[in-house]
Amino acid sequence: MECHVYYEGDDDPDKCTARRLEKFDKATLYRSMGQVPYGVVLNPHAEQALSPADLEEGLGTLVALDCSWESAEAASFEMRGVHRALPFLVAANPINYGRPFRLTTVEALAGACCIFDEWERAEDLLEPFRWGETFLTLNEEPLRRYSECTDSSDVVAVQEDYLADEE
Ligand SMILES: C[S@@+](CC[C@H](N)C(=O)[O-])C[C@H]1O[C@@H](n2cnc3c(N)ncnc32)[C@H](O)[C@@H]1O
Repeated sequence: MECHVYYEGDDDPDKCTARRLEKFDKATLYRSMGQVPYGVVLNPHAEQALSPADLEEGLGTLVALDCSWESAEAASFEMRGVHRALPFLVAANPINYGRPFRLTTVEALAGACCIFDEWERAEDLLEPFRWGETFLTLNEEPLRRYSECTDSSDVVAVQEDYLADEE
């Protein structure tokens, strides 16, 4: 699974997970939107939830936008591709630990790999982060269930179980 990131560069560079991915040669960063390849764009504002059915359409390529959450508004996601939101998953990073949907770039890419049944790639992406393994442990059951779904509506139905537990 190829991982590409449009890097906005407006977040704390010391805590930026995309920069760390680049440092360990696990993802390619772009400073220009036009250079970002076509793929499945991980966009929290997208109408449709990511499902295994998107693997083919995204041509084996994942794209994320690394920016601060303040600037991650819908208009910032102008990359070419199939835009999808991740279903209910909780963050393991120290800034948003336990918070659903608000994932770091590496958590979003790794979560998508798991949904596409690419578990080893997810482990590989998370390996440089001390809390990386925790992301997979915390989300083990939902990730397995999402990866067994056929399409987006199945994923949304599974997600309902976790949203109901949150209430
Ligand atoms: C807003 S940036 C924050 C990055 C953070 N500065 C870091 O160091 O990782 C996180 C990116 O991960 C992806 N992402 C995070 N949560 C997501 C979700 N629930 N659905 C889809 N994509 C998500 C998006 O591409 C989003 O822009």
